[in-house]
Amino acid sequence: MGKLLARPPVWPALMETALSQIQPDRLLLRTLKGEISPRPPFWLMRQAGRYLPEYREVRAQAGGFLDLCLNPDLATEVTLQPIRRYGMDAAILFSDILILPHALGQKVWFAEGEGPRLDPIRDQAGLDRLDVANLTARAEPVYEAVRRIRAALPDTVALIGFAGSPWTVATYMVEGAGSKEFLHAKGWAYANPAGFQRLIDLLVDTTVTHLSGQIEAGAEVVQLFDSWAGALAPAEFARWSIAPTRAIVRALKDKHPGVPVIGFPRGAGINIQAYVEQTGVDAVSLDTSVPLDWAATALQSRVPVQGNLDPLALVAGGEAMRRAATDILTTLGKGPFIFNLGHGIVQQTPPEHVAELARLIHDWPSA
Ligand SMILES: Cc1c2[nH]c(c1CCC(=O)O)Cc1[nH]c(c(CCC(=O)O)c1C)Cc1[nH]c(c(CCC(=O)O)c1C)Cc1[nH]c(c(C)c1CCC(=O)O)C2
Repeated sequence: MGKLLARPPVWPALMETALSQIQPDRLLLRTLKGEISPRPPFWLMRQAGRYLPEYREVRAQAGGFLDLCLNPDLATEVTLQPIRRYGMDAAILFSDILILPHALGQKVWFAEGEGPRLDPIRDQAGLDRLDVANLTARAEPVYEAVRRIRAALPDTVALIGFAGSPWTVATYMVEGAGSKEFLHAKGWAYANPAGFQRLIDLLVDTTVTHLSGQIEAGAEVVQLFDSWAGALAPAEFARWSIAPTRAIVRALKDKHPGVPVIGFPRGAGINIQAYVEQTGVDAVSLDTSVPLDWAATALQSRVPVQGNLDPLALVAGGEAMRRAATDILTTLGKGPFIFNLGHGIVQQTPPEHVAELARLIHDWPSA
């Protein structure tokens, strides 16, 4: 107190804001600072979605999937649905990684039952047609949803914003759809790396803008989804996954120093170690294939880890799910740890299995 009083009069007010931003009652934020808690915080990737009947009801009212993402009222409602049912420690903004290309003026649509479609961009002329200047205006409904979600959430629940990482978003922008081979994206990256670099650089800058918009609206943590990191050979992983992620983390740390970034380089194998060492992410999300003992020694000694229950174990439920979840909690729970899945919830997941998983974690370690 004595020290506070000795400062110029503007300081106590600033200090108060800084202290109130720490939100010590939010378990997820404490874990991201390195704290080890008796029971870890948990949330589930794709925790809002088609496995929930109440989501399907809202989805039917919304028109298209993008209309749902860009409707602040409905996006708020579906974000809160899993929190009401299961009491997760974090809500993740209901949106999509393809909102960014949409907000850049690329044509994006979701063909029913077929997944995302985009009008593909495969050269400099395509890049020149993107409309970077109007990004935040087009994405404004997303930031409005973040404000409403934060206002509606209980104090103990943290709010996570997100974006795709540049490589993963680029695969959709260049292929024009989901892909297994990445013929056009990899073709461009190998044949004309300097040209492809311009797309990646544009995505680094606009991802920082989009995540900053979410943070300024009330997101307290952000996650970068690099869903297709595992498709890259090591040299390309360094150039198209690690380097852009490092640039995004640096820029976010400049603008919003207290906001943790979780990286999710799905399928990266042992390259995940270089990712943790070189990108500056505050925590790393593990896909289902990462061995728990290895993660504890190679990764968790450096940063908090998140993951990595097989989403299909959650579909199966019963003893298989309990055993897999218990192994994860036992091994990774000794360090700073966020319980999650190794990838998104699948549509066929019975909601009561999620309820059982939530009980197991809430009761941990006494379960
Ligand atoms: C690659 C990717 C996308 N989107 C996303 C990724 C990265 C994570 C991953 O690898 O899964 C990220 C994403 N997509 C969605 C969220 C919402 C937040 C959450 O609850 O986790 C998040 C974090 C909602 C969504 N995004 C999508 C849905 C289903 C749309 C519907 O309701 O019909 C949801 C709930 C659509 C989507 N969006 C995308 C695809 C490939 C699809 C089609 C897949 C499908 O049809 O299930 C792109």
